[in-house]
Amino acid sequence: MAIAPTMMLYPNYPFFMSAFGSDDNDESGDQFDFNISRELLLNPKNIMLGEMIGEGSNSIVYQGLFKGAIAVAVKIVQPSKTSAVSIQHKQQFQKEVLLLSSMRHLNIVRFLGAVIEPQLMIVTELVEGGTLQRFMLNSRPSPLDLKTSLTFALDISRAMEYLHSKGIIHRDLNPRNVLVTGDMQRVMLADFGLAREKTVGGMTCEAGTYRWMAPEAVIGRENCFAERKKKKNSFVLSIYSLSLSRQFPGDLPISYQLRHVYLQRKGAIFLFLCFASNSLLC
Ligand SMILES: Nc1ncnc2c1ncn2[C@@H]1O[C@H](COP(=O)(O)OP(=O)(O)OP(=O)(O)O)[C@@H](O)[C@H]1O
Repeated sequence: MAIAPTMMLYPNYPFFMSAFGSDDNDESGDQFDFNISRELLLNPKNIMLGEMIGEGSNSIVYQGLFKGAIAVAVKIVQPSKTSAVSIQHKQQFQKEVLLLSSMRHLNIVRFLGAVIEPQLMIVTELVEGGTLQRFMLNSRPSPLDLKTSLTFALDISRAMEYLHSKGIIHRDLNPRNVLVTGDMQRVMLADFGLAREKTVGGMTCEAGTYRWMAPEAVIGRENCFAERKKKKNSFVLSIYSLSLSRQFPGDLPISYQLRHVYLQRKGAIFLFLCFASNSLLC
């Protein structure tokens, strides 16, 4: 893994040009006072960045080293200069930091700290096996073996149960947000950018990744369902993918998608997992 101190990355990582100062034209003008405890903040000088390993809708994720010793993943919110990030994304960043820092679980990616200047960074332990989506694609044309599928399904359900016990809703459970450990024995839930703490009667229907959302969420009916139902739906669809190593056919109308799930199920494993998800998450 090629790693260099952050200050040395320039010019290979152009976003650091603006991060460390020369471009003054990208100020968003949005004022936001971060309310993140100092204990959660890291000194960016202790973070060395390496290769890019992932990209989200408004962030880039790099592998890196913390204090020259700990392998980490560093998610940098875009645009790369904190002052250029919109208030909405600053709020989302803060929420993700606060939620991640409150969690400790074997099946949830471990938070190490955050940086708010000169860039917004979230530093977590590096999960070396990549996403579950990539893992399933690599196993094609065969589906994952039964033991692996069940192990991963249980890992996901344990993580969801833990979140539920803390009153947290992930809202974007899908195989791109599930990471496989380097030894391929375990999976961990990541990406809490859309996660929320449950509030009485409070929820929004629109969040999530389309392909994995509950049908009601896609259709967008008001007051239609609890977040728990969405969570269960995403869980069942993730398990569907796990058992068939196949992505859910998201470009079809919802009714066809649901029929597809039930018609294509792989016998006992899918039924068992639906049952398991039902009893774990209902
Ligand atoms: N701790 C980690 N270890 C290894 N890879 C990671 C880690 N965290 C994130 N990644 C990689 O980076 C990608 C993007 O991360 P993440 O989903 O957190 O970003 P995001 O901007 O919130 O994405 P989205 O727009 O999908 O919500 C992941 O799919 C994964 O490939």
